[in-house]
Amino acid sequence: MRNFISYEKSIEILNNISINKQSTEKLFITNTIGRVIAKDIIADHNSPEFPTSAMDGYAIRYEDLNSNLIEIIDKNPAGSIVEKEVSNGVCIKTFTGSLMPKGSDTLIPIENVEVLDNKIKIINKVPFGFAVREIGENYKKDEILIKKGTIVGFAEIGVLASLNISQIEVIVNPTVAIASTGTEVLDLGEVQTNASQIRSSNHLTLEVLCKSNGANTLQMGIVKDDIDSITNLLEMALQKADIVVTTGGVSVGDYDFVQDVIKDKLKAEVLFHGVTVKPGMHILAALKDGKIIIALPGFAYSSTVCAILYVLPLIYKFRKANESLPIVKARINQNFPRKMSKTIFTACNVEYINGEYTINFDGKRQGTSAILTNMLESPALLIQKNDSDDIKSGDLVDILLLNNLK
Ligand SMILES: Nc1nc2c(c(=O)[nH]1)N[C@H]1C(S)=C(S)[C@@H](COP(=O)(O)OP(=O)(O)OC[C@H]3O[C@@H](n4cnc5c(N)ncnc54)[C@H](O)[C@@H]3O)O[C@H]1N2
Ligand code: MOO
Repeated sequence: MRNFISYEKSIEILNNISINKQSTEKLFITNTIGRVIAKDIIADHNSPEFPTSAMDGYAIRYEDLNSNLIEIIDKNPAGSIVEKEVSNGVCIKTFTGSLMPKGSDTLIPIENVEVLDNKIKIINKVPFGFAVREIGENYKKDEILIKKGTIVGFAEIGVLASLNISQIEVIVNPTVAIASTGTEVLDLGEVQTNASQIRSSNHLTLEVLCKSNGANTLQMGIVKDDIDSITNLLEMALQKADIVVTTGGVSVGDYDFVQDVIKDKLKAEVLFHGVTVKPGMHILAALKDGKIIIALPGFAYSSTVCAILYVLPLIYKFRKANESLPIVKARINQNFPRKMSKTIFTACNVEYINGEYTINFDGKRQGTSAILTNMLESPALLIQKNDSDDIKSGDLVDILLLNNLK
């Protein structure tokens, strides 16, 4: 008889696994998108390093603002340095991005002057220091601009480029090996030879889910319900991956061999087998030589939901970037009684309307945990805890946003 534990307990057990491995690698900055920065990025200079013009115009001394005419003594295009200085009664034509010439403190835009031969007449005044970007406006020398643990996005790439940093050290993502078991499941393109065969979706769904949420993936494909084949596949996967995820073969059928292989052949340390969660009650988690095995049920909806609930947090744990599942509050539009004493994850549609998330079940199909199509369009999972009350229309409920998972 298996000992079913609560969803909370199962998550706590996985949270308590200690992960020693954390290596880093150096990559060209644009190849680090989505990766976790391993060291603080500190500015080695001020930006800008000198007062710089923010508009096209004339660099003047503010005290000349009321002068009748100011003589233009030079031109100062961006990228060059002017030798002449601005003093009373004279100005230098200066462009966006040019350094402010010595002696000047204010930029009077082209639109604010009339040009008369080689002189300007100010027709619209500006305040002191107008359109001058001060030293360190963007960042100051020695400032920590990007903290260790940050996930690299487009803004980080831009800031790194402006610091002239071409390569950075990032955390090596964990490797997740994925395999689907089942004599009845066929890979893409495999010829169907009898009516009971179905296409495997799990191994591919899980591959992209893990890949797009911070893991390197190792696709092990499909293995038939055969003890030796499953043993060989798991042994191979354990050599190469940090986390091994399988689907199918963990419940009570005569051909559910994954559990036997993990327990009897690999002699892995079983952390739990059976959780009071819907879907996914037969999930098995085990440790073998420091590697983590997560064996998920075969049903497509079950394996996908459980990969989200169990495998993604493990990936986050390896990356150490404070990532977590996107759980938010939402308003529900119908009564929703709790059907069983389990933590239940039900697919729903989510919209963001007038400042709050709202969920409904329009078009969602009722049936078994085989229904993956309920996760199409703009899906979320309604979360009902095993001791929660029946939900009433208009209640604020917890949901897991699936579209945020990529
Ligand atoms: N007598 C009982 N029968 C079942 C129980 C139970 O407690 N007592 N639990 C049910 C629940 S709940 C689940 S979930 C499934 C889990 O079974 P397994 O993990 O052993 O999975 P399989 O039997 O191998 O497959 C279940 C189902 O999913 C289909 N499948 C399998 N692999 C794939 C794949 N790669 N892609 C798409 N679909 C797949 C498979 O054909 C089966 O229909 O057990 C229930 N039974
Ligand atoms: O526990 Mo199973 O995954 O519901 O269908």
